[in-house]
Amino acid sequence: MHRAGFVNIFGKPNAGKSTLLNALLGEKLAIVTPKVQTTRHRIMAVVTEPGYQIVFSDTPGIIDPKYKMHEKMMGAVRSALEDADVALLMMEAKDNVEECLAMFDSLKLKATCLLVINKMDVLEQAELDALIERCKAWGKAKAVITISALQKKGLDVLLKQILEFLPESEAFYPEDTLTDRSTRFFVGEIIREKIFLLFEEEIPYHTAVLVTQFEEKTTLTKISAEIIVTRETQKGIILGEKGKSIKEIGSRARVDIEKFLDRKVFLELHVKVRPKWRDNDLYLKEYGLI
Ligand SMILES: Nc1nc2c(ncn2[C@@H]2O[C@H](COP(=O)(O)OP(=O)(O)OP(=O)(O)O)[C@@H](O)[C@H]2O)c(=O)[nH]1
Repeated sequence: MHRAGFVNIFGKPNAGKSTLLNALLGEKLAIVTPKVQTTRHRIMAVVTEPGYQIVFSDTPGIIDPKYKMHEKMMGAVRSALEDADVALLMMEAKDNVEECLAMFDSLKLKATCLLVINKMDVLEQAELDALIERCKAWGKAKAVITISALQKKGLDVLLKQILEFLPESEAFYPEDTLTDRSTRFFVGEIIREKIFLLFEEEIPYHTAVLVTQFEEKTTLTKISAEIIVTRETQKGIILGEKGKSIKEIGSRARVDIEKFLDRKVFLELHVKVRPKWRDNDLYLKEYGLI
C-alpha cells in the first residue's frame, strides 16, 4: 500500500520548524537563524521513500497581525490548517506548556494533530517525562512525540507516527521533487539570512530581498538582488561605513549561494528605500509575500 499526504508544521516562532524540515530533507532548504520570524513564506518540502510521500509545509510562526505583512502570514497559517492531513503542533521543551496548549486550542484544528516537543536536548529526562504527561493529558493530539531537530533525534518515531495517519494515495509529485520553490527564491532567502545574522533587532524586520537578475553564464551565475528597506537611515546601516556592511553581506551570501548552486557566483547587491513596503499590497506581491 502506498501512502501520501500533506503535513503542516505549526508552532511559535523559533520552535524549530525550519530546522526540522531541513533535518527531514537532509538539505538546507529553509533558512535557520536564531532570530524569530525568519520564515515569512510557506515552504514546501517533499520527502519521497519507497511506499510513501510526505509533503511538508513550513508555516510562518504564529504572531500578532501588527502589520499587513503579518496578516498575510496569519493567512498562510490558516490556509495551511485547512489543507493538512496531519498537523504537527510544535513547541519547545522549555516553552510555557499551558500557553502553548492554549495557543493550539485557539487554532481550532480539524486535522489530525501530533504534538511535537522539540529541543528535548535542553531538558533533563525527569522534566521531559512530566512535560509529556501534561501534553498527553491535554488529550487533543493523537500522539506526543519528543524530538531534537538539531541533533536529528526522534525523527524516525515522528515519521512512523505521521505515516500511521497518512491517507492511502499515489504520490503527488515526481520522486525527485524536493520543493516547490525556485532557485531564485532560495538565493533571496540566503541573502536575507545573512542580513538577519549581521544586524540587530529592527533592521531585518524592515527588510525584503528581491532577486532581480539570475543569469547562468558559461563559467558562473550572475545574480543581482535588491535589499529593500523602509528608511534612509536603514539604508545607511545596511551599506555601512564605506560600504563595509553590504560587502560583508555579499561575501557571506556568495559563499552559501555557491555551495547551494554548486558553481561560481557573481553577486551584486543594491539597497533601495521603499517607505511602508510592508503595508503595500503591490510590493508584498512583488516580493512574493502574497
Ligand atoms: N537546542 C536545540 N536547538 C534547536 C533545535 N531545533 C532548532 N533549534 C534552534 O532554534 C532556533 C530556531 O530554529 P528555526 O528552525 O529557525 O525555528 P522556526 O520555528 O523555523 O522559526 P521561525 O522561522 O521564526 O518561525 C535555531 O537557533 C535552531 O538552531 C533542537 O532540537 N535543539
